[in-house]
Amino acid sequence: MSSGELAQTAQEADSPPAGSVRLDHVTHQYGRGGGAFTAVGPVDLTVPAGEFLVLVGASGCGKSTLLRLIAGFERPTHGSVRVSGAEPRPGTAAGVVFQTPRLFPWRTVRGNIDLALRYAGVDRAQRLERRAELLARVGLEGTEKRRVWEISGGQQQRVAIARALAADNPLLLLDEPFAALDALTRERLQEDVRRVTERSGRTAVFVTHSAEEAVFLGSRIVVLTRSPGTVALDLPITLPRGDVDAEELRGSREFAELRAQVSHAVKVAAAV
Ligand SMILES: Nc1ncnc2c1ncn2[C@@H]1O[C@H](COP(=O)(O)OP(=O)(O)OP(=O)(O)O)[C@@H](O)[C@H]1O
Repeated sequence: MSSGELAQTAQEADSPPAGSVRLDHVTHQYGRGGGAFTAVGPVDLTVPAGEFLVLVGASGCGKSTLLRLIAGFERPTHGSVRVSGAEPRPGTAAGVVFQTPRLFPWRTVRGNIDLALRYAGVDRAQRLERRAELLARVGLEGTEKRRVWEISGGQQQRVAIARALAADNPLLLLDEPFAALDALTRERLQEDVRRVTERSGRTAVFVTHSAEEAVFLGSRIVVLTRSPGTVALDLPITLPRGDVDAEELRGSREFAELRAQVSHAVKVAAAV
């Protein structure tokens, strides 16, 4: 093997896996000079590929700012953000799901998904199959021809999730995606997201106010202090994953204990 090949092999061995996230001493300020406001930091965080990280904290502590930094929508004032080993570029670093679905309301479900597939470079011949697969994954079979304004808020959010999955991006970022939904729809979508991310092996970073949602979804929970948000608690969640009975899991003693622990940590962190 030539030295060039050796160097390349070493580089490949060292290169971080697709979907991994690394924040090194990240601080973010909005505004400049005397009017600058520090929203987060300093934060050091490494998210290995395949992990489901949930960020929890009081309103205004900087959760969305952290997510926007990972998505590449913002650049850190200090420190560095890396996604799959590179500086994140907006639109390509991750699939993003926001609190409101942000779909094209005059288009059909099919039109919204196809647009995402086209943007992701999926050629025409493969689009039909990919679209059907994505809609099945989020439980929306048979809705292709309906316009966005004709389907419910929960269904719209499912379309947004399918759209974020369309790019086959190894990283999924979700910013309180179920906050505006009723409790039943919210629980169903939590189950969908848990299943979809697990089956596809994607890394997920999910923002929520809810300790219950965090414990159900996360394989790890990070609680942030009040603004400027820093890591107050970094908690691995050891609840069973894979094919679990969601009702049973939510009703278990271990689940209740973790929810109480996270809830308490959020209150303490907000007061620091
Ligand atoms: N574009 C901006 N310009 C100035 N300040 C901002 C901007 N975006 C957010 N902030 C401020 O930064 C802080 C963190 O905001 P961020 O939205 O990240 O918090 P959050 O934890 O996601 O809040 P919430 O849970 O209420 O959505 C807040 O004090 C907010 O007012």
